[in-house]
Amino acid sequence: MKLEALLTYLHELSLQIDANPEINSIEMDSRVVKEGSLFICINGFTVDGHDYAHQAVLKGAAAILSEKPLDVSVPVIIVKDTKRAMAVLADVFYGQPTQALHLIGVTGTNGKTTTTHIIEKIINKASKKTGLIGTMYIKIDEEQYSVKNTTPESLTLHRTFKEMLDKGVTHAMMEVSSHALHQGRIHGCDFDVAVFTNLTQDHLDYHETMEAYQFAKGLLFAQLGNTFHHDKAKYAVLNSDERATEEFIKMTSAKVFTYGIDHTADVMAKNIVMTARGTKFDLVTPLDTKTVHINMVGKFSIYNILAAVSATLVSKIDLHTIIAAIEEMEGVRGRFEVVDAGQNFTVIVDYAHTPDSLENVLLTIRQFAEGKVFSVVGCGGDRDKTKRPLMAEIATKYSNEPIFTSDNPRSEDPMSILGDMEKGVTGKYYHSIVNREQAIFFAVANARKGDVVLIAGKGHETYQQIGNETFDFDDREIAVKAIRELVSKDNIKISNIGTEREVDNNEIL
Ligand SMILES: CC(=O)N[C@H]1[C@@H](OP(=O)(O)OP(=O)(O)OC[C@H]2O[C@@H](n3ccc(=O)[nH]c3=O)[C@H](O)[C@@H]2O)O[C@H](CO)[C@@H](O)[C@@H]1O[C@H](C)C(=O)N[C@@H](C)C(=O)N[C@H](CCC(=O)O)C(=O)O
Ligand SMILES: Nc1ncnc2c1ncn2[C@@H]1O[C@H](COP(=O)(O)OP(=O)(O)OP(=O)(O)O)[C@@H](O)[C@H]1O
Ligand SMILES: N[C@H](CCC[C@H](N)C(=O)O)C(=O)O
Ligand SMILES: [Mg+2]
Repeated sequence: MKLEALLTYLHELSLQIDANPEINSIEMDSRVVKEGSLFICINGFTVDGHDYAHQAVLKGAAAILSEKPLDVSVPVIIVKDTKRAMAVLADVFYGQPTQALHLIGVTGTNGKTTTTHIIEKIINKASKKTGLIGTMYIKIDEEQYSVKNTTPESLTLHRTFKEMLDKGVTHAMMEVSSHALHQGRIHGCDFDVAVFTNLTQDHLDYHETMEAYQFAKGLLFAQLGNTFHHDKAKYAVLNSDERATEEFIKMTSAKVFTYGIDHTADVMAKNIVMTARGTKFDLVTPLDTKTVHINMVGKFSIYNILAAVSATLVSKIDLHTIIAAIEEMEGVRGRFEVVDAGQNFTVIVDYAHTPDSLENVLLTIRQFAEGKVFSVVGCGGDRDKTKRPLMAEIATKYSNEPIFTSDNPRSEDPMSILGDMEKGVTGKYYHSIVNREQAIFFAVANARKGDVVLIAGKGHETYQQIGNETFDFDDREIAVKAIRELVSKDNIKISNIGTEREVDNNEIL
């Protein structure tokens, strides 16, 4: 595409270029610039992309999009906000792919990954090809690609949507993080359905207040557009049991469709009964009421199911197919995943890394635990510090043997993260073992028949980030190793160490 043609879509009143090169690709990272690329300079949180313009030209950039004049040998197009312009250019360069896709966005503090996977399962059951973007990967039909962010920036998004279309995908579902909403990463995404799961504390390091966090989430509904598509309605799928829903209804002009358990909604779960293999409930929908059996436990799982049922119902998938899919659904990797290596107690790996999710998971476990509940819990470094004492408090409140440990410490001192957690539990009984593998071994070694060991926080993750290094680490593998090595020996006993810290500062993580 010629530069001049591309730029017409920016609708700038005064844009001047003195050359009109062919643009073969658009890039925001100088390291991947190729011959004929348009390089977009983004002033980021860490570095300023404008400083890499020279490097981009050396690698063959045909033009630069910048927020200031640059002394380079290729045309420089100056705009007020390169990030906003990037979304426009990416959308047009890749042929406005989201207009051709049925796009479902899911936002909320917890449940996005799970809900998008349930939606994927339902839509696949309806024999349609899907694409999924989220925390675990980008998945196009059966192919998976690794990701850095839950919601990538606009350039990657539109490139991915184009690839989906090229591969025959008709329906795409994506997690939409509050960071992405706040940073405009989803500008230009033409969503058909926007889903809200819930809003509880997280990410206050970034948003600072819950009001600002809620506002960011609300942008998804505000950005559903302010026109009525007569042949294709836009839907805001909202949780009627959440307070923020009232605000989001005001923020959107789209059709509102609700789901809930406690408050009246379009889709509801009634007569909920936990069974040996999951949960049974009456699924009430505007079309029919059916008793369903799902393989997942916990009220939070029912919310995710209801959200997915609602999103697919308004996407015109028939109820029969929806029910068949949710009854087959086995759960999502690293979410309430049971690790079975032949031991006589239950081990669960779960991605709970917020106070609310930890509380939900522990409350669910307590419904079926016959013996003690062990919880191995840590908090990520370089993330919301205010959730640390809260998560520690929840772990001590709902488990018999809370074991505080490291999650991904990142650039922070693991001991100081533990210290932040411990501030929430002064005088209470807990263990602190800074090395995560040792913490898991400790829990497994001390669990007995009928007990439940929850290993929380890292779910599907197969790594641990300590400082600048990333080590292989998979809670599920470590749990299996611990079970195999320790369970039969029965030789380690818990000493009641009260509030003493069972940590060794010299330990190598
Ligand atoms: C705080 C934040 O959101 N940061 C995001 C931001 O990074 P940044 O602003 O620091 O980027 P930067 O490193 O300063 O680079 C600026 C520009 O220079 C360019 N550059 C840089 C180096 C170079 O050699 N050449 C070059 O051209 C970069 O490509 C970029 O265009 O833009 C990057 C590219 O889009 C993101 O990957 C990055 O997410 C980081 C990794 C991150 O940790 N983000 C978290 C907070 C986040 O967004 N999380 C949510 C999920 C939360 C949840 O669901 O719980 C998410 O959606 O992932
Ligand atoms: N609807 C829900 N309400 C509360 N907690 C939930 C809900 N669904 C899942 N959880 C808990 O939150 C954890 C994370 O779930 P999931 O990965 O689906 O959320 P997410 O919103 O994608 O998280 P992230 O923002 O990190 O990507 C689960 O392991 C579970 O403990
Ligand atoms: N999307 C979340 C994931 C947290 C996962 C947890 N294991 C951690 O590292 O804190 C975040 O980036 O805050
Ligand atoms: Mg997720």
